[in-house]
Amino acid sequence: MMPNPVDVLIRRVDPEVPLPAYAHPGDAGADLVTCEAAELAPGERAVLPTGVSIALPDGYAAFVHPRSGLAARCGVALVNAPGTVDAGYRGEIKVIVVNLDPRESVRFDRFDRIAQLVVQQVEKVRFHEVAELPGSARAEGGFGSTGGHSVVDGSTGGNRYASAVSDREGQ
Ligand SMILES: O=c1ccn([C@H]2C[C@H](O)[C@@H](COP(=O)(O)OP(=O)(O)OP(=O)(O)O)O2)c(=O)[nH]1
Ligand SMILES: [Mg+2]
Repeated sequence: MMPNPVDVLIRRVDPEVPLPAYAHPGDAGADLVTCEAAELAPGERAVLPTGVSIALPDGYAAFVHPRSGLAARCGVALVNAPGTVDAGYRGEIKVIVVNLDPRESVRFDRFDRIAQLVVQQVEKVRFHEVAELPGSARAEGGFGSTGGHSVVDGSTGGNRYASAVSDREGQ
């Protein structure tokens, strides 16, 4: 059974804009459109208006995620992915797109779907400063400390952090 949806107030900044919609019942993201047509040259970015603003309940945030089809077909990414829409934000939601294709321009028409909005509950934490943190199995290992793909020349390359960690472990 599907859980009850969370009610979110939405306002059309552009009176003609289609509201964000889930393409399928189980989808996590509701598609956002651009209200402005745009053409991006290779490497170019733009801040595109979605024509909507929302009022999220306290304890929620909305995240602007890329669409994988646009990424795979055209090399379109979001510069700040995922963009964070705070519960208190009442401005128009915008999408910061970049064309990462090295050769082809990409064109968006008005009301093309360019991103998707994922609404989630978020925890608020209180930070308690301490001199020492409790130990853990991972400790300070990160940035590839468990192995993984190698860089082109097969060494740790310019990853000074990984080298520093393995140096310490070798002592
Ligand atoms: O992709 C995005 C990311 C953010 N926002 C809006 C909603 C968010 O609440 C506000 C601020 O975003 P963020 O905190 O990421 O940006 P900032 O550079 O820290 O700005 P501020 O100083 O206003 O917090 O901008 C968008 O419309 N689209
Ligand atoms: Mg901020």
